[in-house]
Amino acid sequence: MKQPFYKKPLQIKVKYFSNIEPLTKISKGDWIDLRSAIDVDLRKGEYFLIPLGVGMKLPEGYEANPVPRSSTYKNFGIIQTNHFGVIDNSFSGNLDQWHFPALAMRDTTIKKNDRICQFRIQEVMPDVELITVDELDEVSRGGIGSTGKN
Ligand SMILES: O=c1ccn([C@H]2C[C@H](O)[C@@H](COP(=O)(O)OP(=O)(O)OP(=O)(O)O)O2)c(=O)[nH]1
Repeated sequence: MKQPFYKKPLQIKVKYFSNIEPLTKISKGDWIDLRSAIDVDLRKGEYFLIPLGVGMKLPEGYEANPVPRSSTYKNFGIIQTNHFGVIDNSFSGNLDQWHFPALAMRDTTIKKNDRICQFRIQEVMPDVELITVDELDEVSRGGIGSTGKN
C-alpha cells in the first residue's frame, strides 16, 4: 500500500561496507534489490554467506525480510538457505553487515553488484505472552492435508 501523500517516508540509514552500486527501490514494485558485495565462485553443494555490502538502522518497530528474487535460481543456481530472512532491528551495529546464506545447486559465479535478492521492511510482531494450557479448541481440524487437493 502506498503511503498517503501527506505522510513522510520512513527513513532507513544505510551504511555501505564496500563500493557497490547504491540501493534503489525496484522500478515496478515495492521491494529493494540487494547486491553481492564480492565476486564469488561456488562449487555445486557449497554453502557460503555472501556479503551484501550494506548494514542498516531500520525505523523503530520494524524488521527487514530478505528473500531471493524470482530470477535468482535461474541466473545463479543458488538457494537462500533460510528461505525468508529475518533482520532484527537490533542488527544495526557498525559491523553488522547483511549476508545472503547461499547453497549452490551447481557450479556458479556471482559477480560483485549482481542483484541476488530483495528485501522489504515490515512491522515487528506485537508483544505476546506465551501461556501453557492443557487443552486448546475441542474441535480438531483432522491433520495436515485433511482438506484434500482440489
Ligand atoms: O538472511 C539473513 C538473515 C539474518 N541476517 C542477520 C541479521 C539478523 O539479525 C542476524 C541473525 O539472524 P537470525 O536470528 O535469523 O539467525 P540466528 O541463527 O538465530 O542467529 P543469532 O544467534 O545471531 O540470532 O543475522 C542476515 O544478514 N541475513
